[in-house]
Amino acid sequence: MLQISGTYTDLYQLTMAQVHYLNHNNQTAVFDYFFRKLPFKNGYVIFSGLESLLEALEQFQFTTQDLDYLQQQGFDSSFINYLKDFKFKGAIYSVQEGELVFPTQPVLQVKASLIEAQLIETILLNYLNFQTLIATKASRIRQVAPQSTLIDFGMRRAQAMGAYFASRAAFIGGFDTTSNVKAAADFKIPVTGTMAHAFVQSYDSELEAFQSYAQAHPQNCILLIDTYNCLKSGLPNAIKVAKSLQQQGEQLKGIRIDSGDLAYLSQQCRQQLDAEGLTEVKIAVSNQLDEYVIKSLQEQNAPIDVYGVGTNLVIGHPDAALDGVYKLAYANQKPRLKLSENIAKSTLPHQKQVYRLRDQNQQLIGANIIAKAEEQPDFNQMHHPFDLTKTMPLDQLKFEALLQPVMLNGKRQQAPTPLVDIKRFAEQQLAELPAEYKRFTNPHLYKVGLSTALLEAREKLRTTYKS
Ligand SMILES: Nc1ncnc2c1ncn2[C@@H]1O[C@H](COP(=O)(O)OP(=O)(O)OP(=O)(O)O)[C@@H](O)[C@H]1O
Ligand SMILES: O=P(O)(O)OC[C@H]1O[C@H](OP(=O)(O)OP(=O)(O)O)[C@H](O)[C@@H]1O
Ligand SMILES: O=C(O)c1cccnc1
Repeated sequence: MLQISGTYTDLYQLTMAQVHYLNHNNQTAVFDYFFRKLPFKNGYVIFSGLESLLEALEQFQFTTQDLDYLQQQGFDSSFINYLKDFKFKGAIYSVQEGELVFPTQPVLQVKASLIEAQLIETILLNYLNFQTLIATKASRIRQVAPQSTLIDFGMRRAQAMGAYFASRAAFIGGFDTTSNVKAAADFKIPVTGTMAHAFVQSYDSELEAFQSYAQAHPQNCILLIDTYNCLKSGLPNAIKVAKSLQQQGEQLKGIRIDSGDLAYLSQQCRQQLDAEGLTEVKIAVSNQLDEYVIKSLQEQNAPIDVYGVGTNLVIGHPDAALDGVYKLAYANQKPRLKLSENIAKSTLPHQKQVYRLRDQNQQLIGANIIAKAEEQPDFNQMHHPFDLTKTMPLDQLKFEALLQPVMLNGKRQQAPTPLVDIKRFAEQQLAELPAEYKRFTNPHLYKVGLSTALLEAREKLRTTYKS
């Protein structure tokens, strides 16, 4: 496994940190992690990767090898000496992993010395953007196949090591199992698999291949039936094996189809299996699946029990990246702002809190408000973040603070949350989100607004910087 240490970063983090170090410019800073665009035209994003990040941050340090390398790159020896003892000792405020999050809202905040906060930027973005993207993709696939078993088959097509975290994120987003043994073992994800065409091809006959596999794995046998001809050869051979397993008191678990018209073939297979009394044998399919193909197969009433999804899941097709960014909001005792001609690209100054809005019956109203951290949560209106003419009255609402301390003084505040609990939390959050925000196409826009005090603070700073 790739060793995570101080050099798992972009060079500019180290060159900037050296300048701060030499100038004794290392007071408290606050950075926000947020994204601007919903991926996949989805109505929500599932925040993922927090536990992986916290674990990495607790271990984050510069090895002797790292320090030697930085010395060769010409870094100042007193700065290298500082890095020798570097540990992240700051605070992290975050929404829970598995929470549903929306553009503009800070999803996570880092409050630490300027150097510490800067040195963890790259690993933070690298961990959170990817897992959040993949969990969201997985969730879209889950939404179109609520009753089916979903297996992650993506390891071979993933961007190398990305497979490891893709499998974790896919599980959070709604997948049931993975074929990725390392991720399954490390994250306690149920592991499953079938067989490859090569296995079938390596025997002189398909039937012999099936029989050998069934003999070795009688309780866990899913036969790949499309190597030669699904309906003329694969299925009849699978039925023979299923019957001989029955005689031994065992049950063929399933068949897998990996090419051709998956709706037609699955219908034919189901009919023939049922006619043979093999109603318990499941039908699995794979082959360049994504949420669109699976939705179409569901609409064709294809009797498919299991979908194996690889490439399109783990590469986050077609978006490939979440645009999550890490922006400075406070440093050297002053709120900070990045100015842009495009107001949507201006950042939000100050340490902040994000509140989810509910009505008096605890129902979600489809909006979050961002406020300065020190504000009392009793807002009577919120402002559109970029259109200064738009406000929304907030009457009789309840405000639920979403950013909570998960790390203080470099120490996690809770024991690591088991992955299955994160997955369950995401499911609960989704169950609560009204259907219009989960719509497959053109979902309703979940509103994220600003408190009056935060809007005024941003506008004041914008005016100052502009002049
Ligand atoms: N009934 C169906 N409805 C919608 N999409 C389908 C259906 N059957 C298969 N697909 C999808 O269509 C895409 C292409 O399938 P196609 O049959 O052209 O390729 P293939 O089966 O791999 O070809 P080959 O038989 O040469 O291996 C795949 O993404 C597959 O999942
Ligand atoms: O299509 P994806 O969604 O990426 O799913 C993974 C694919 O990987 C395997 O094919 P591959 O040709 O690599 O191996 P095989 O010879 O075992 O079919 C499997 O049969 C799926 O078709
Ligand atoms: O177990 C399988 O069937 C499998 C695993 C990885 C990729 N495709 C299929």
